[in-house]
Amino acid sequence: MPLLRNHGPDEPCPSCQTGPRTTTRIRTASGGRYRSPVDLCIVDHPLVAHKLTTLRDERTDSPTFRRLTEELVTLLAYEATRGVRVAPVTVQTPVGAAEGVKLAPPRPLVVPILRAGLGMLEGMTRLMPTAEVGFVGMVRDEQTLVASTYAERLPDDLSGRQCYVLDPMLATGGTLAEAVRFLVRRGADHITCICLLAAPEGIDRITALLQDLEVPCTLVTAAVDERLDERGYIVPGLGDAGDRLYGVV
Ligand SMILES: O=P(O)(O)OC[C@H]1O[C@H](OP(=O)(O)OP(=O)(O)O)[C@H](O)[C@@H]1O
Ligand SMILES: O=c1cc[nH]c(=O)[nH]1
Ligand SMILES: [Mg+2]
Repeated sequence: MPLLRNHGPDEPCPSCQTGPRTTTRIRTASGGRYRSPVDLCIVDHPLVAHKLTTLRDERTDSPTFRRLTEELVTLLAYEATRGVRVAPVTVQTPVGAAEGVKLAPPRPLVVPILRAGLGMLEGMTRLMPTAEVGFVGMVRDEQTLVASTYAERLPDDLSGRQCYVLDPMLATGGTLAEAVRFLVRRGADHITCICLLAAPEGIDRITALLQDLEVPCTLVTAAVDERLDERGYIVPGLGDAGDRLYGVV
């Protein structure tokens, strides 16, 4: 099964304009070029770039970081939900009947990856308040860079559900890959991942996984950075997102 963009495989992405693809060229944050085979949307908007730049700035304090994360996620969510399923309805205005749409059942499921993904939840549900929310707690071992799951609260059956996974950082991709695998095991057949920042290494890992799983999946991000450093941190990145949101543990 091909990897599909939410807005259709033959249409250019209205935000990043990278065109229909399984392989395309995109610009990285520093102006370099990276060849990506993943269904990827880099939201190209001055407000997104502005907020991301302030998030990157090491002088940005925790309260500001939290507020900007929420605002940035709302902007990314606008693109990420372009393919959310709707059903036609008719409503009565004070003047007459109007044809419109409403979100179609079953309700979309938003899944923040604890801890840092929790900082993205409010920004997402502001845009889609009727979504259900499930939780997965994961942490990456900072020595081995292997992710493990320490908590999970999700519906048992995700068949037919559109799932929106929230995690600010896609670094090695170990965490997101594990989360996607988990959702697919529960029956999810359509997954959109929203990340503030992604590294090429993480995108490659998710792409390989998706080709194995054959599940349509879109990755929406504000930027693709250059690389990972020797500790597995995104360069230039923004540091440890969880620590900047909630403090060092
Ligand atoms: O792509 P990866 O190499 O797996 O790294 C990315 C993960 O690392 C961070 O979480 P962390 O493990 O620091 O947990 P936290 O959210 O509790 O800080 C981040 O929020 C991602 O979940
Ligand atoms: O750069 C990174 C990599 C993993 N986790 C983070 O929070 N930041
Ligand atoms: Mg962390």
